[in-house]
Amino acid sequence: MLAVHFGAGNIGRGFIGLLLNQSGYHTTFVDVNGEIVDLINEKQEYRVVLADQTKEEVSVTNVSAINSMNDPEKVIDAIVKADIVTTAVGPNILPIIAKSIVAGLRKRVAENKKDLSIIACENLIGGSTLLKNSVYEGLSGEEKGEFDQYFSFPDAAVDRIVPNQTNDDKLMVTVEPYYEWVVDQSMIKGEVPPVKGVTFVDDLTPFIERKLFTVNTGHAIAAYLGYHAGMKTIDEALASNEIKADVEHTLNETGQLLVKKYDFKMDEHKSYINKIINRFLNPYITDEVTRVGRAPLRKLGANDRLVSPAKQFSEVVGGKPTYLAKGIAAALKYDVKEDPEAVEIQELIHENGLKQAIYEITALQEGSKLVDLIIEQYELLGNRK
Ligand SMILES: NC(=O)c1ccc[n+]([C@@H]2O[C@H](COP(=O)([O-])OP(=O)(O)OC[C@H]3O[C@@H](n4cnc5c(N)ncnc54)[C@H](O)[C@@H]3O)[C@@H](O)[C@H]2O)c1
Ligand SMILES: O=P(O)(O)OC[C@@H](O)[C@@H](O)[C@H](O)[C@H](O)CO
Repeated sequence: MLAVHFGAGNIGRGFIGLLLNQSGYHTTFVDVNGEIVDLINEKQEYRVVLADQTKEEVSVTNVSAINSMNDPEKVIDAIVKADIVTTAVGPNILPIIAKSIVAGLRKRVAENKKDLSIIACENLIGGSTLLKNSVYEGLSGEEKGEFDQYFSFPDAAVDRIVPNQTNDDKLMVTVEPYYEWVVDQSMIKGEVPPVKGVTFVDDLTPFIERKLFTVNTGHAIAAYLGYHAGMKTIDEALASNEIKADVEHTLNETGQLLVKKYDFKMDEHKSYINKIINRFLNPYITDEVTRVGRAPLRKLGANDRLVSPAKQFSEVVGGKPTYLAKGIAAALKYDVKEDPEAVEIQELIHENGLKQAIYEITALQEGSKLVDLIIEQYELLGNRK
């Protein structure tokens, strides 16, 4: 079996590539990082090491890689032959890789007409659907019909903390032991791809919202408040009682929302929150606040981990989502020079004023009480230490 996986980065090698290998696939990674592509082809294997006291090491074999900048035709041919296509490139890159996916799928329709699932393993709601929309953009009506017949884009939720890697061995990835990969089975045409470790469900929404609004909301709060307090890593941020309490209060807000919306049991959800905070505290992982806080424009988007639960909190639970608003305010103050999205946010605030910038970034409407709450929290936060 052949898997084509876009993005040989942290989660690509450390999670998706590992499970694909353990399920019996040969994985062809597609990436634009020439050094990583060459190393994968040279070594044909890499190590995944668990970040716990065991430091257990697993070897991922049966791998190759294509540099999509140099060999776009090879990518197309790999898609024609693939039994599954997965991605972990970052949400903003999905429209870019859609171009080679569409070329590969067109050739597949012409040559073998075999069913195929294409699964985006990114941190966003409806990631595969977003990829599908990009793929379908340039198709004729007839092509859309053919693609609908053979190709599925099931949405997915993926959870495993894989920090930036600093190993001498450039292919080795250190990962936390915990993982969860949930795929919406109801969106799959034909056979469900046999990937060990994947949970197939009929409705992904509760799973992706629970993950994004707990793991990623909590992570974002720790990163933005940690950065604001002059800290470099997530464990350093959580060593501050004040920031830890802010994370807990925020997850209590998203928890109230999730419990009410999806009928989760409160005590089970509280255990889920505790498990996640313990994952953030894993002493075997050093995770930089600039990795976790990266791309703040995306993270402040209307459907992402901060603004979406804050809006829904007011509508579903009632009352003020004060701690989510504090996190949003801290994200608006995130001014890392090396992060183009952070720079853009600071420019928007500088040029248009805070209120207009919030409307533009979050798509919140004029008159929204949440905007007033964010501004209040922004003033309270003051200057960065
Ligand atoms: N790291 C985590 O803890 C984690 C966990 C769950 C989900 N995710 C999600 O997985 C995705 C990837 O995150 P990551 O941490 O692995 O990032 P990463 O930067 O380590 O990996 C991204 C990879 O994509 C490659 N890439 C960039 N442009 C490309 C293109 N046009 N074609 C092919 N490859 C391209 C990069 O070179 C890089 O190797 C993100 O959506 C992230 O939210 C990450
Ligand atoms: O990948 P991002 O930028 O959406 O979010 C940063 C982290 O919160 C994220 O990568 C987590 O480590 C991951 O989602 C854990 O499953």
